[in-house]
Amino acid sequence: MAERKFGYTGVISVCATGAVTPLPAFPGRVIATFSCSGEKEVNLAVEDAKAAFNIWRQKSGLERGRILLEAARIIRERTDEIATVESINNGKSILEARLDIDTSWQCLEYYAGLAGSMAGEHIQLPGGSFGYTRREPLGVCVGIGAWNYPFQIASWKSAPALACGNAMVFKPSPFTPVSALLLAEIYTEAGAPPGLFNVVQGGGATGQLLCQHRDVAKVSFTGSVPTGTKIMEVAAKGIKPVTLELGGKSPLIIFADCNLENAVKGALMANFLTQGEVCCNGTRVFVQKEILDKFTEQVVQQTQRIKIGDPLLEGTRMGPLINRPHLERVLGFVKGAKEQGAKVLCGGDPYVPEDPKLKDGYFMRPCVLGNCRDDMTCVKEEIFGPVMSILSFDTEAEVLERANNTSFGLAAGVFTRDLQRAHRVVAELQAGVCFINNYNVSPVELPFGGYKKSGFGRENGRVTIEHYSQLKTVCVEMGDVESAF
Ligand SMILES: NC(=O)C1=CN([C@@H]2O[C@H](COP(=O)(O)OP(=O)(O)OC[C@H]3O[C@@H](n4cnc5c(N)ncnc54)[C@H](O)[C@@H]3O)[C@@H](O)[C@H]2O)C=CC1
Ligand SMILES: NCCCC(=O)O
Repeated sequence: MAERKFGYTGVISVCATGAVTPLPAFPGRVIATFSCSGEKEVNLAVEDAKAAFNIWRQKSGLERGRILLEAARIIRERTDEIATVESINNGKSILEARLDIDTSWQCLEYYAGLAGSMAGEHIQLPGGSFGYTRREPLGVCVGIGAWNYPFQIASWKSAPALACGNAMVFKPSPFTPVSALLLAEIYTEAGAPPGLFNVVQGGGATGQLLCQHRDVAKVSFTGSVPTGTKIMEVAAKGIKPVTLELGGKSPLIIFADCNLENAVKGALMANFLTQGEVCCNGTRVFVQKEILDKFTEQVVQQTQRIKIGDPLLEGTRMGPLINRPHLERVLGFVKGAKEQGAKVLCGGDPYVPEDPKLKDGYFMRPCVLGNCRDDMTCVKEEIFGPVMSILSFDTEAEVLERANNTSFGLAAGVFTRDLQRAHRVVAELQAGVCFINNYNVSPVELPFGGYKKSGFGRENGRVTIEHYSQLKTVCVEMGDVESAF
């Protein structure tokens, strides 16, 4: 049994299919202790999932959809309870946690709807012969999650996987081990065969065991670029398909003709959700020179108003960061930015709430950096914390070149009233997800995923069906065999 310290509060004791024991919840305390799954537990989880897969794959899409729909209904009914667990798990505000749970049940509902309509093609051939294609599941898929959207990531991976007839073994981040277990319970309660969605706990070693398991057909990973690289290497050895949802350093471009009020709101949405720990955040905020001062003044004003504190309180808009080392890393980026000539316009320092029970929490004040240049570390590297860098620009051509000058390509945004310009600009942006006049909204109907080092494959939307299924071609001869021999 390993003991780990987690960002906010307490729960857990877990094995292959995971039992949970809650502990008291206060920031900075241990939220859980659990055993890391080793080879034995990983094998057990995959075995169970294989058995469940053999039942599940024989069900019609409509039958699978019905069970997913029931799971969606249960999640929706238990939104407040799951959101509370998620807020404790990660530290995000209860308001945001509820939105995450909404996008989770919506995802299950969406793929429940698609499950019954998955179909192949019928292709006419000469002489009455014909062919057809069948869309078949891959088998046991592995999902590996990051700590910033624990329940949402588990849902976004499992819903399309299960809709296509696969089973899934899921490993949450060891920093947020709790909420994925609720999802496992809910799938079972909804009627999924036991083991169809199996949870194992642990860190990199457990993840690696899963990825290299010979009975695992696919890996879907959300996390950092270095880990994604390792996973791709392991998967390559087994010729396994991977979906990689990796990091980002996305640009948000604010043109002078924008609706300023919306652009300011958009910049906050792009930077401060979930304590800034969001892969698709638009952390490089390019502002056209004519409105730089006005925009900056309003962004700083609104950032200073963000209420930091106990994430379970309704009024809180920003909770603690995930853990002490991460908080220190983020504060280190702010320090480095100052040394390189950036100006801290607000925040960027530790925050100690008045409530004594929160004094050990990993809180910081959200930060806006001015005087930024493209060559600064804070502008080049993913910080994964509440730090916005403001850069100014003159022309569309110039900002496009600078926006694309990164090895990441997850997301991008543009604020302008000129719709022709908006579409022209997004067509040139090297990013998998582009927002026009908004930022960080996540409708499950739209595919989500990156270009360049931000990964490949997609989550959500119809296209994800292709990432969790394979096509079988069947060629049918209606005449005699014309042999070449
Ligand atoms: N594109 C996207 O959708 C998202 C990307 N991210 C990225 O994730 C990063 C932050 O999340 P972290 O959890 O710190 O990332 P991480 O890469 O350290 O860990 C992610 C997961 O991989 C597991 N893992 C670590 N080593 C492994 C290995 N060798 N084999 C298999 N699994 C392994 C971890 O235990 C964890 O569950 C940021 O870079 C962020 O941008 C985070 C959320 C969403
Ligand atoms: N709801 C947005 C997902 C982004 C992320 O997982 O970081």
